[in-house]
Amino acid sequence: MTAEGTKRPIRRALVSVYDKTGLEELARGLHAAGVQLVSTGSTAARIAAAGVPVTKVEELTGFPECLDGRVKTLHPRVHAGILADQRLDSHREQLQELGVEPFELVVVNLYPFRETVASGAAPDECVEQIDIGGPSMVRAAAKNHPSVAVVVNPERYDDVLKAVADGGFDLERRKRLAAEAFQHTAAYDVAVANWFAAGYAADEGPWPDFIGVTYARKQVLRYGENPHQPAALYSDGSGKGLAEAEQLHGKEMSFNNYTDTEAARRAAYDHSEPCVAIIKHANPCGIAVGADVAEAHRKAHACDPLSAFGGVIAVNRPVSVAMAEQVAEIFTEVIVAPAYEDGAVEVLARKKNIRVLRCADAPAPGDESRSIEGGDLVQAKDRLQAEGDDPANWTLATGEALDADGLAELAFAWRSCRAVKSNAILLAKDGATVGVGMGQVNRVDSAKLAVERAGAERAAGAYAASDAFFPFPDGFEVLAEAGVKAVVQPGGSVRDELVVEAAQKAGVTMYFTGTRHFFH
Ligand SMILES: NC(=O)c1ncn([C@@H]2O[C@H](COP(=O)(O)O)[C@@H](O)[C@H]2O)c1NC=O
Repeated sequence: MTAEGTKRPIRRALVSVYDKTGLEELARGLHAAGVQLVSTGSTAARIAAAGVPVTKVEELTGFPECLDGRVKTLHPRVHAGILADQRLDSHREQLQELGVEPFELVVVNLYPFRETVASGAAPDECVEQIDIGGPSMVRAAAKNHPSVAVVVNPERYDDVLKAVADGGFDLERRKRLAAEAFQHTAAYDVAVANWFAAGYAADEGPWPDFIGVTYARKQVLRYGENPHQPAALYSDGSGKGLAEAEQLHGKEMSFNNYTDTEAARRAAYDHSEPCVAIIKHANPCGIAVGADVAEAHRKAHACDPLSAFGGVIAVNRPVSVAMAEQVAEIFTEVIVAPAYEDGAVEVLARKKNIRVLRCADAPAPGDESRSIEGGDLVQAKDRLQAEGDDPANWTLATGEALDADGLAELAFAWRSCRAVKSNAILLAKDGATVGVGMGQVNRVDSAKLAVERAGAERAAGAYAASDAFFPFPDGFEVLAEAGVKAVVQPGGSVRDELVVEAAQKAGVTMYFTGTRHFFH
């Protein structure tokens, strides 16, 4: 047998769990297999109540559990029994001299620190839920995996019982259990450290001096952005967001599907009315609002049907059967929505490959980060909630003030423009984008692209938005020549005067928001 295959029979187990799920069955199974059980306070009480013989840890240590449970297992008789390397004669001899018996199995799960914080409990209560003895035992057992198997997850209890009946876990399995155990304590400590740094013991300044993140692999993807790039999806364990979306139909999600779906959800949820956003390569080729999602989809698709081929669609409302019928006619990579009305998934599923995702929650507020080599950039999410995002706070820079309907059109253009990669110029009409100029390295080219995509007829009388100010009049002039009715832009350029003068000359209404929405 190879070293990896060496099994360690389990004769004695230490069990100390906060989450008592499956405990009785585990205890009975271990006892039936001849394993002696040692356990702490209420864990021991539950085991005894199940009719299984158990030694209380205080009988082992000769020291009472004390200080409201702060000290139970923190004792050399416990830790020597976990940490002795059974491969070494010297360790086995020392245990004999000390009269300490080794453990071959340690089953522990920890106090619910995260859940206590999430419940809004007072700081003292949260501090009390920082487990000390549990992580010590888990880390000790995980370190000593050549001799000890450590289990931190009740879902593993069935494996434990099988292993016990089968002569114990082999080394490879004990290593995997140890890896899982260190992940468990690492995530636990990160939660504690974040709570201290971000609030309870925050230093001065708007950002914490420490941000810990832990992710668990959710899925190995076929490949990354390109086929030669291996890739995987990790989730943060919150159970929320796109990473945890439920796939109802279709092929496996790809790396690019995820990034486009993220962009599509970001765009669709920028509007409070029923909204559909169609994304290709992280940019919108159509965003529209409507009386219902089917109407919004028709309008969004009409923006640029050529580009919408193979697009990713996000909806901010449940998908109706009517909308599903429309989508089923068009080659679509992904559709994501908070829900699907009865029959809608079946209609979509007529296309074998379309990926149908349900993601109940809207994109969460809060912070976002982007990794750079050697670090991470962190910022508050751009959420269209600045003062300048409300048309009531806009400044009329020149031209005739728009009536309520016109202002609503311009506000739609402004909100939609945020979803376009900079430099962004967006033309809209009737609550739908009609021409999008995205990702250009100067604003003139973005304006040209938006006008060209709209075509002369749709550009005339359209409402235009620019994600940042016009540094010169030239970009604006492209829009004016196409006959746009009104333009909204942040303003703030040193040459604002020249831009406003050009708008005045062209008879185009111009509003300043005072707020910028770069998106890179
Ligand atoms: N302090 C200690 O010595 C100690 N030893 C084990 N624990 C924890 O006590 C819990 C089990 O306690 P009980 O069996 O009383 O329900 C487990 O979550 C375990 O991680 C401890 N508690 C906290 O630190």
